[in-house]
Amino acid sequence: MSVLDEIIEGVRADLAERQAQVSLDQLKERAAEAPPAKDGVAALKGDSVTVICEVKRSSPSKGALAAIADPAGLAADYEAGGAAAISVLTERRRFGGSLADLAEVRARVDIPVLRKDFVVTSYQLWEARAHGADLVLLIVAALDQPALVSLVERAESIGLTPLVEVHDEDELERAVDAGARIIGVNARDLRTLQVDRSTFERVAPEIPEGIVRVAESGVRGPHDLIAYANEGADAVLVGESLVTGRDPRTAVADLVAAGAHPALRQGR
Ligand SMILES: O=P(O)(O)OC[C@@H](O)[C@@H](O)c1c[nH]c2ccccc12
Repeated sequence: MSVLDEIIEGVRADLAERQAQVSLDQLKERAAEAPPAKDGVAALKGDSVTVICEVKRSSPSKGALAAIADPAGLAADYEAGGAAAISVLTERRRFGGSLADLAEVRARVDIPVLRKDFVVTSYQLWEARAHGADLVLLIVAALDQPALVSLVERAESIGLTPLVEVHDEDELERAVDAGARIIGVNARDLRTLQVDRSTFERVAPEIPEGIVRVAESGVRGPHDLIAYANEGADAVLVGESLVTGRDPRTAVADLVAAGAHPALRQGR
């Protein structure tokens, strides 16, 4: 079994417990009370390369990264540094996240918030909206095509913007066919956990015009953002280097400044 399959097995077990406790109708009621979803596409696509900053306690490849006692405080630091959106890992077993983290972050920041999890059913979309998410991650490698298509449609219909994650050309074709408006190319192959930054360079040029291009994983600092930007990234998604660094606000500000450099803007 690949790492991705193992993660999804755990996600399904946790999901079954939540579904036994909270009905879909209850979630829908809560979603109706949530603030209206913000436009994820508008937030990520601008003159500059935008930065999505992640709240991530641990990862399957590295184990514990940071305790993050106050996820909303960290998100507020990211926002103050100029983040365009916040990604909140809600997967519990491997990433140490929760829906409570998502709700706390939502309550603190004004920028769009992404629910980062392994979504396999529309119940999780309603959970995302009920806890205030504006965007939701959908991982092509975790879904068959009918499921991907229906989750993209359902997400859009309840106001969530899907960020559809791929890591090769075949998955990209599936994401485009499913109607993705934002596509993330993950440098980390979730089946092997290996990071290969050249994945973006290879796959990004194949992303059709008009779709927002996000480079995910492996950004250690401004030099990696600049490399991804030169390869066509509209946005980068950064986790580990921000949660393990000393000063997240300054680290984000340095990335945002690099993304706004006029030399990059000219090429865009
Ligand atoms: O911590 P990094 O290398 O900066 O990567 C962040 C993000 O791309 C990564 O957490 C991620 C990308 N896609 C995912 C899917 C599930 C869980 C996690 C991820």
